[in-house]
Amino acid sequence: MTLLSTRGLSKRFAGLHAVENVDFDLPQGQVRALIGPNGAGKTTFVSLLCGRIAPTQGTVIFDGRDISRLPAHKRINLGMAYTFQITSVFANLTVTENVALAARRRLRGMAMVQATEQALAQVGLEGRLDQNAGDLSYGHQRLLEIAMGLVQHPRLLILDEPTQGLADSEIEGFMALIRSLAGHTTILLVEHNMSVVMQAADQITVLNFGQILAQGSPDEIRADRAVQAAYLGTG
Ligand SMILES: Nc1ncnc2c1ncn2[C@@H]1O[C@H](COP(=O)(O)OP(=O)(O)OP(=O)(O)O)[C@@H](O)[C@H]1O
Repeated sequence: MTLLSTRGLSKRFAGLHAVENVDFDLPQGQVRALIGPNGAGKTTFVSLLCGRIAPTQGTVIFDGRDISRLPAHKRINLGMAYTFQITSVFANLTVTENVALAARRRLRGMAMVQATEQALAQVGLEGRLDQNAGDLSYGHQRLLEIAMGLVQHPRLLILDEPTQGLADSEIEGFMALIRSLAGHTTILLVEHNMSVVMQAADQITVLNFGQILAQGSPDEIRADRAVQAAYLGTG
């Protein structure tokens, strides 16, 4: 079953075609990586999916429903969760309080406490529960944001550069997390770290100048001449 689709999705900023006429389909349960050179339109594309910005043209369909005009918070209620390059944690609240706030969208009482603990353990932050979020490293703030997404048991989790700022050992932990979610949670992963992409993704979509340049398995994308030329600079 297809969980998320776009048809003719486009976003122009003044004269610039940041995303142009993108037809995209993401089956339920898949881990999809979205890659492409700097400025290819990846963040703009996922912002259109989440409702952070409005499209110039085209539609976004989630679970069979046209959500193109739905505000961002209603998309969250339908089961979309996302983290962006700029962290949105509350710096003066503790790690636990940040996740508990996100959990309150759907849970109360002990269920909320347990879900909060579980999400923090999933991302490996169980040792920092009472630390102020603002005192965490950038990488740990990204993991905290992922926990804030996970605690909502999303149907679609969109992660924009989740490994940026993480140490190698933490990237290993992140990959284990993705593996543990694979199958239940559909994941769209915008990522520059190619080794993460190649290991974590079932399928890869390559954007270039706002358009889909290629789509396929990690092996197919690695072997694709157009991708090598545009993205890896080796064509
Ligand atoms: N709010 C905006 N106003 C004007 N131009 C924008 C805006 N947001 C993005 N752009 C432009 O749209 C294009 C696509 O940007 P976008 O951030 O989506 O690319 P990206 O693939 O996510 O890049 P990166 O890998 O560097 O994060 C770029 O040329 C960018 O400068």
